[in-house]
Amino acid sequence: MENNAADLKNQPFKQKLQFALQGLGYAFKQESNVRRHIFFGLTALILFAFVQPTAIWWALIVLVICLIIAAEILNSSIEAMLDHLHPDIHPTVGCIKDMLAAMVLLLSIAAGIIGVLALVDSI
Ligand SMILES: Nc1ncnc2c1ncn2[C@@H]1O[C@H](COP(=O)(O)OP(=O)(O)OP(=O)(O)O)[C@@H](O)[C@H]1O
Repeated sequence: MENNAADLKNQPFKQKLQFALQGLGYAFKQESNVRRHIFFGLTALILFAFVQPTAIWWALIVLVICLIIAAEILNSSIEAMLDHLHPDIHPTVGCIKDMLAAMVLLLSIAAGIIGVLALVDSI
């Protein structure tokens, strides 16, 4: 049994993949925002399957959906770390959480613009 986090580094690829899937599982189970973004992402994919945009629009749509989900996971991870290390209310913690929320907001705006342009261009 390892007692130092450094001992857990450089594991085989299969093990790393398992950790990453475990992380996705935690994010899905514990974070309603991650579930919400996955739901909206899947809804958008079903909608675009009917509209049949070109390959380049598909690439942009899939990229932006994955970026939003990844940003939400990053947001949740940093928030969890902050709450673990500093459970009390503090203006700096509040600022960091607001900036993390801004990251997700910016990507969501970009996704909205890409989605509308893809629809207009494909109908
Ligand atoms: N420890 C803290 N100190 C100061 N302000 C805080 C703290 N925790 C949260 N806040 C404020 O409350 C807001 C919401 O908190 P938090 O991000 O934890 O909620 P949430 O619903 O999990 O948000 P998100 O949708 O980003 O996951 C933050 O953006 C921040 O302004």
